[in-house]
Amino acid sequence: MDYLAHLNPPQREGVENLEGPTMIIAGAGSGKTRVLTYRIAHLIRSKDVDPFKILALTFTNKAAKEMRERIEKVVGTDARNLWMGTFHSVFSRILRAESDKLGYPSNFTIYDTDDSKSLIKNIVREMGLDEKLYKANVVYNRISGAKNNLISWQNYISNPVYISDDEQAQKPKMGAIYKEYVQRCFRAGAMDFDDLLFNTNILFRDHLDVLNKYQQRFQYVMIDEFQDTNISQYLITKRLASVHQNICVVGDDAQSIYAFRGANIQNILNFEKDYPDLSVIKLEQNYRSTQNIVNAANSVIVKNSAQLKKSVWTENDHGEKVHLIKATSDNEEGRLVASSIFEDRSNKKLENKDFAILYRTNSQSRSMEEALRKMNIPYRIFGGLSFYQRREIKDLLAYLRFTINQNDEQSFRRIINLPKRGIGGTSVDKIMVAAFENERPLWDVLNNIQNFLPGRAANAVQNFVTLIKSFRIKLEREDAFETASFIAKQSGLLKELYDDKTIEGLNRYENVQELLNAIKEFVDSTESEDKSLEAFIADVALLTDADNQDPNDTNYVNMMTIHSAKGLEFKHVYIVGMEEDLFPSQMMLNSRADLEEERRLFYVALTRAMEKVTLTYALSRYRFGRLKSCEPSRFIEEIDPEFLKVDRKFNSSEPMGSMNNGSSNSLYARNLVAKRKATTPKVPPGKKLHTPSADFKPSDTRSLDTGMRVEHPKFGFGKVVKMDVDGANRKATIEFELFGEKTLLLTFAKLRILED
Ligand SMILES: Nc1ncnc2c1ncn2[C@@H]1O[C@H](COP(=O)(O)OP(=O)(O)OP(=O)(O)O)[C@@H](O)[C@H]1O
Ligand SMILES: [Mg+2]
Repeated sequence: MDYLAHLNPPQREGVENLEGPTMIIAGAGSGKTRVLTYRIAHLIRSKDVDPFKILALTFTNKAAKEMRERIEKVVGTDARNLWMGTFHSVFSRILRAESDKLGYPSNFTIYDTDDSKSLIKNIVREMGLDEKLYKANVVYNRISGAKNNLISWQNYISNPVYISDDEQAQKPKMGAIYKEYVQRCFRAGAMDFDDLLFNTNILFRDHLDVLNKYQQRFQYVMIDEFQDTNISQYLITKRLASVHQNICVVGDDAQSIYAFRGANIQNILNFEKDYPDLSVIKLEQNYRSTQNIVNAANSVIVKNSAQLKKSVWTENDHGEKVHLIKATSDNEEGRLVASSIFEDRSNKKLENKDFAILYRTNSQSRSMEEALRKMNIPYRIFGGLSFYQRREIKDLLAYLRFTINQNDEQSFRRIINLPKRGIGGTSVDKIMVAAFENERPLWDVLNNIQNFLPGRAANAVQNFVTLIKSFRIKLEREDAFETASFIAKQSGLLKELYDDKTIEGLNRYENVQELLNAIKEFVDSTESEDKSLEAFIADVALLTDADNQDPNDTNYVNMMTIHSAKGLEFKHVYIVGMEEDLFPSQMMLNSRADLEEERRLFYVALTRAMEKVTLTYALSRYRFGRLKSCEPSRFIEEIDPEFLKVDRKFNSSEPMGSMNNGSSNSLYARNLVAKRKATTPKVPPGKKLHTPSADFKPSDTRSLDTGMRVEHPKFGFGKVVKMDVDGANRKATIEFELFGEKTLLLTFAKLRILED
């Protein structure tokens, strides 16, 4: 393959200019990753460089895998010897080889976040500290922040600049916990994720012979997504490249989205200082997206004041404008996205994998997942768990299940000591043995626990039994939502998550709220006749069962947070939940700098698309169990209206969608402002929405045909004048007495067929 022919002149310079430091800071989709890929191929094929001497660092494992596959296409299996991967994977490999220098065994364990947090929990308890004050999550994040800024526990204790005075006063033992944590990990022969970088820095700082060996080995160093490296990562690569100086970094300051984790735009600026004879290459042509998408993204990012100057343009077609879909609720938003995917898939001959649904927070996946399932569209959640697989969701569901069935052993095991009640594994084992040996149901044993467990443990179980009984009383008297909310609160689950103010903690809290929202919607929905918790759980059981997807099937709709979409591209991209407080996220907005980071995130989302972007928002959304009206995100308004259009086909089934006029942009803008003031739909002058008849109940529309008379809950009475099948969608054109002719999708329209 003649790879050089597939490059424009500045890209080619990036590939061929191999010696000395190079920096490519360029816009999205301009081929930065392609340059790195071909540069490596060029080194191996044309310059005969041993792949073993090339170090390439990517942001995700997926990116490394893709890059390796592409290089393999050019150079063959030699590509396997490259040192390529994420910072964590590459340096853990080096640490294993050099572990004795740091006093670690070469088979050291890597603690994942959960391991680290439970160790911290134990330490806090053993030190006799207040577990509520020193929450594991918070302590973990402080320690992680310190390590990523290369602050050792010794420095932290002698000069705790890293935390605020307030926090220092409130939590004076933070440094002591840090110390104990580091020492315990060390004794256990374990490193956490941050240690992999921290210890590599120590290794290279204190063992010059080792540093020298790797400096000699890595003749060429490359970093993708350079804008998101932190100080610890930067210093490692700086040390490694200091002999050969063949370092090439590529990135885009406009896509820096990890400031909250310590990524530092300063690295880009430092780079120029650290390497005075730096070649800087500019790439401006975007090859990924249509003109409309590139222009829309540019019109957004110019609003940021903190950015390096660059322009991005493309020779690609104009393509479609950015579509905007309004929904009345989050569930409808899910349905509209699913039907739009369904239709584009057949009309444009696309495959599932050509679509991506991107959202700001994980909890938003729920309504999308449900809609996709209902339409039988396979999907996969990338870089995260499907909503119903998430730990906190399973925890609450286990409580709900156990309240319904007190002999459900799995649920029992999950919740008996959650939150902590001092009932350990031995007690649980004894309970299970007692039930088994006496052939008695679990609940029976629990109710006579004093016969099976000694005093203190028996008391704790007794309290648990009383708690569950109080849940049972609710269950018998109240609907699913009241019962579930009561359980979430009284069990202590909600409070534990609420008290945890870290980002993951907030996410988990939002997820639990989202489950309660789903239950509320279930209760409010006219479709569910039985509104009990039992009925809801029966529904959910079916949903989670559908989760068993075929792992060999790679053709699915991609769902992920915008953060995990970095560097990827898809033909069609849906950015959902475009509402104030959700995106930009209310949780993250403390300053202008935060708003700019949210805007960069929006820029990343827009620039993932090759052919079509669809933005969606809902006018109302259940949040914290209450139906809340939402305002469209300010980011929608920031797109130059020239590149935006309201999607008339997939829009709210709400009749008077005042934004249904896609042709006039100023009208669109005015409507958007009006929408911010009043979220109730506007009705044209002189007309009034129909009030459905008292006995209104939607009919099965499969038998609907021309000539039939129908009642619509909002448009009132009318007559079917035409039936239409478009792809898998059945549509009916109806002449309404008051509102004139309307074409309705029968999947959504609620129609009552009137008998003659
Ligand atoms: N010279 C070129 N000719 C044709 N296609 C190209 C060229 N350069 C890049 N592309 C294609 O354009 C798309 C974007 O390239 P790439 O992913 O390398 O961009 P990027 O700058 O790394 O983007 P991001 O900022 O999102 O990481 C890819 O599909 C790539 O194959
Ligand atoms: Mg890239």
